[in-house]
Amino acid sequence: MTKDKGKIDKLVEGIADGQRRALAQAITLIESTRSDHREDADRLLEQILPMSGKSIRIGISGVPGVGKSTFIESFGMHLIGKGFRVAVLAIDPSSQRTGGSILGDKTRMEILSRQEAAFIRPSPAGTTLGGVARRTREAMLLCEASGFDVILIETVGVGQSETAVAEMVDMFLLLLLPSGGDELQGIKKGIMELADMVVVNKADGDLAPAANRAAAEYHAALGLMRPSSPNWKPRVKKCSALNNEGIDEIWSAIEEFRTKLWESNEIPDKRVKQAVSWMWSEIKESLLLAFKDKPEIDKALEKVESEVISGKIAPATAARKLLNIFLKP
Ligand SMILES: Nc1nc2c(ncn2[C@@H]2O[C@H](COP(=O)(O)OP(=O)(O)OP(=O)(O)O)[C@@H](O)[C@H]2O)c(=O)[nH]1
Repeated sequence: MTKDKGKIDKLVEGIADGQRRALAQAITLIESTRSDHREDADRLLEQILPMSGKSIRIGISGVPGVGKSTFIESFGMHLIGKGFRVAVLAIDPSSQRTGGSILGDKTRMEILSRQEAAFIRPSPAGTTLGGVARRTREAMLLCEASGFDVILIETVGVGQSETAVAEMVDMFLLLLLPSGGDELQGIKKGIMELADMVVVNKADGDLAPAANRAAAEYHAALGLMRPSSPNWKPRVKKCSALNNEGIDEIWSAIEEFRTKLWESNEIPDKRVKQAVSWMWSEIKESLLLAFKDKPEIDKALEKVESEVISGKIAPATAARKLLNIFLKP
């Protein structure tokens, strides 16, 4: 039984009413690792779930310096101009190490962050990518319940966070620099395969010819890949986030994507599959936490690990040994 029924009901009311303070408080609650908070968070999520799901969920990735914040600011302002409410969330598992986060820097998206119709939330800190991703997923549901029409989930273009983002959004956008060839080789094929749209940013001034060449190369590269959807071939677009050029075309393509994939039932199907897979990630994450938290494991871990390091026992044997300790009532 939760201790704070009244408080949760108030938060739900505030969220339904579109109050950003209630939304921010709710996100802080779901980010908490305290077990009594978790109970409250679960209750809150249960109540807001029927109000969620109405937004378009877009993942945005790209290497540092590609212009993610400039793009999100320009794109977000464009959407607000069209009457939409825009929420920006982030997944940055490195925020733990650097002590900051990709959205923690106040100078990023300065104009967007001042808009009543925008909500920007930095990446939660977390020990694992799974933990960070879970809290971002839940924050996304809260933003939807609060009436945001477009949810942008930003991630740095390195490591495995793209996969985590792709697993929680309807559409994945990859921002690239106006340099083909070498860079194309440097981008992991797997990441290109996740993209529903590739956007070559900085297509302006001296960089415009290079952007054209890069766009043609990416177009050719995507043509060689098998599209993951029968109803959508990944597109290549160019833009200048700095000069607000090409942004409307990108939004039109996103709208086309949304219409096609809703009509063909692909987005609803994808969300159902994602929900089941979130459940499994949650199980894995929680089991691992419970495992590491168990005092008996804590006691045995160092010894068993050193036995693996010295080659005294096989890793699988060590794992079984520890699991037996964990499972012992
Ligand atoms: N010429 C040009 N420069 C741009 C454009 N978009 C961003 N930039 C510049 O590229 C640099 C990086 O932009 P950011 O938006 O900070 O890039 P980011 O990918 O968010 O980088 P991090 O904040 O480090 O993750 C800045 O100096 C921007 O002014 C563009 O469309 N054209």
